[in-house]
Order: sequence, then structure tokens, then C-alpha cells
Amino acid sequence: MIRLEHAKKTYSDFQLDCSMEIREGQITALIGANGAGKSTTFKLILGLIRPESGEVAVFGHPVSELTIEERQQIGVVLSDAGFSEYLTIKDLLPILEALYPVFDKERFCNYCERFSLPMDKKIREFSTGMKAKLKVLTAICNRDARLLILDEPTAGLDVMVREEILDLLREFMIPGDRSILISSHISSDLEGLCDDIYLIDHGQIHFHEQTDVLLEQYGILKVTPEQYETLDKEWILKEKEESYGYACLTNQKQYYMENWPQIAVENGSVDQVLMIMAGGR
Ligand SMILES: Nc1ncnc2c1ncn2[C@@H]1O[C@H](COP(=O)(O)OP(=O)(O)OP(=O)(O)O)[C@@H](O)[C@H]1O
Repeated sequence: MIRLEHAKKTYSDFQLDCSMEIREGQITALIGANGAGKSTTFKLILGLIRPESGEVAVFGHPVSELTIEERQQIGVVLSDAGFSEYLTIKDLLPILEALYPVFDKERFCNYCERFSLPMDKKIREFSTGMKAKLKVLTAICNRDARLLILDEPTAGLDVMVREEILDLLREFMIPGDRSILISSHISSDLEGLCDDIYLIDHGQIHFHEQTDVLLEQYGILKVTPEQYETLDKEWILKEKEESYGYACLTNQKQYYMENWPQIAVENGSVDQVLMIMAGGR
């Protein structure tokens, strides 16, 4: 659905060089710290900025060549965009219908009711969670949408609202031929949602793995300096010095559990794995 091949963009003190692929039927996460380059990547994919070199393809061809019909198949939530705060949802409805011929008003109104979004209240009086829900609902109520591009849709939300939004996204995926690209700086947010995870750091993709592979095969070996000396390093991807010795990230935890049964092996949560990938040597 989306392919970036060394897509480059330079700002005065920042350079992005991003390669990634978002496949049909999958939810792909782009995880990175503040300023890592997530929004810049999303803007390249949406054609809001142009790459200096490299390729950005959506639905199989360059972003600049997308037809209006293809653009209408993309639902978008951008972290720095929202609705006029002076409008109510009722005011917004005719605008959304005029802007998007494929806007599903009935579904949108049903969702507003289900998610307790009042029709007559000004958006500036909405809580952060209500505004976030409104943005996601607008993106998924595009009748033709088969690709959602969501930049930090859950930022600043409490657990309940976050889960409600993630449930909405799971429902969106039911037809099977749809895809979502979603970013967050909280990786645990996306662990139960995504099929594929990319980690971006200082404008570069540092790590890419299928979530189930990551959860099944990755682990953190917690070893003393003595144990470290005897360890086969072949399957150690990164290591980090700790007070007790070393935390070693492996993608073959079973091998170490069988051959070094005395070593403590922690299952890799996405957060832990990514922290070592970003900070280890
Ligand atoms: N229009 C711009 N002009 C100059 N620098 C920019 C511009 N847009 C982004 N940057 C810089 O590019 C870098 C990456 O920013 P970006 O917004 O892509 O990060 P991000 O991962 O989305 O961060 P956050 O999680 O804080 O939203 C930052 O250093 C930012 O200052």
C-alpha cells in the first residue's frame, strides 16, 4: 500500500532517510521519540512535502500521481491539525459532507452517539480525549477509506479512551484488504494492535520486525560480567551495561534458554526491546 525507499528530507538540523513498507491487511506502527521524524515521514507519504531524493509510493505509484479517487481512499489524522474550535459537530456535518463526497454521515452520527460526543457543544469545550475521538471518527467515516494514516492519534489520552480508539481501528480492519499506518512515541500503546513495527531514531529506521516474531523470539538476557564472558554472542543484537552486568537483546531467546538455563531471560516487551535497540551498543 505504501513504500518508501530512502526517502530523504533535510531541515537545518535534521535529516530524514526513511525506507519502509506498509502492506495490505496489516497495521504498521512507526515508533520514535519526540523529534525522531514520524510526522516528517507522514507528510512525505501524504505529499505535503516532497522528498529531495528516493521514492515515496502509495497504492503502487508516486504520491504526486495519485488520482482524486485514490486520495479519497486515504483517511488521515495529523497530530498538528484539527477542527475549528468554534464549531460544534452539528456545524461540522455539512462541511464534512461538502468536503468529502464519500463521507458516511449516518455512521459518523452513530459513532458520535456511541462515543458520547455531543452534537451541540463547541469543540473548544471538548476534552483532549473527545477531540482525539472526533479526529479518528472523521478519518474512518470516509466510506471509501482503505488506508488510514494516523499520526499519534492516542497522544495524551487515558487508558480507557485509548482502548476505545484502538477498538475502532480493529473494527476498521475487519474487511481484510485495508491497512493502517499509525505512529506513537509510546510503544506499549501499539503492542496489542500492530502486525509490524518500525522504530525511527534521528531520522533513520533503526529496527523493523513483525510484532509476533518480536514477542515470540526476542528476549533480554540479564547476565553478570562472568556469565557474559561465557555467552555465545552470535545471536546478541545489542547490549547495554547495567548495574548487575549486561542486558543483552537477542532474537533467539529459546537458544539461550536451552543452552544457558542459569541465565535470567525476560520476554521482550516492545518497549524494552526498542529501548535497548535505541540505546545499546
Ligand atoms: N518545517 C520544518 N522546518 C524545520 N525543521 C523541521 C520542520 N518540520 C520538522 N522539523 C524538524 O524535524 C525533526 C523531526 O520532526 P518531526 O515532527 O518529524 O518529529 P516527530 O517524530 O513527529 O516528533 P513528535 O513526536 O514530537 O511529534 C525535528 O527536529 C523538527 O524540529
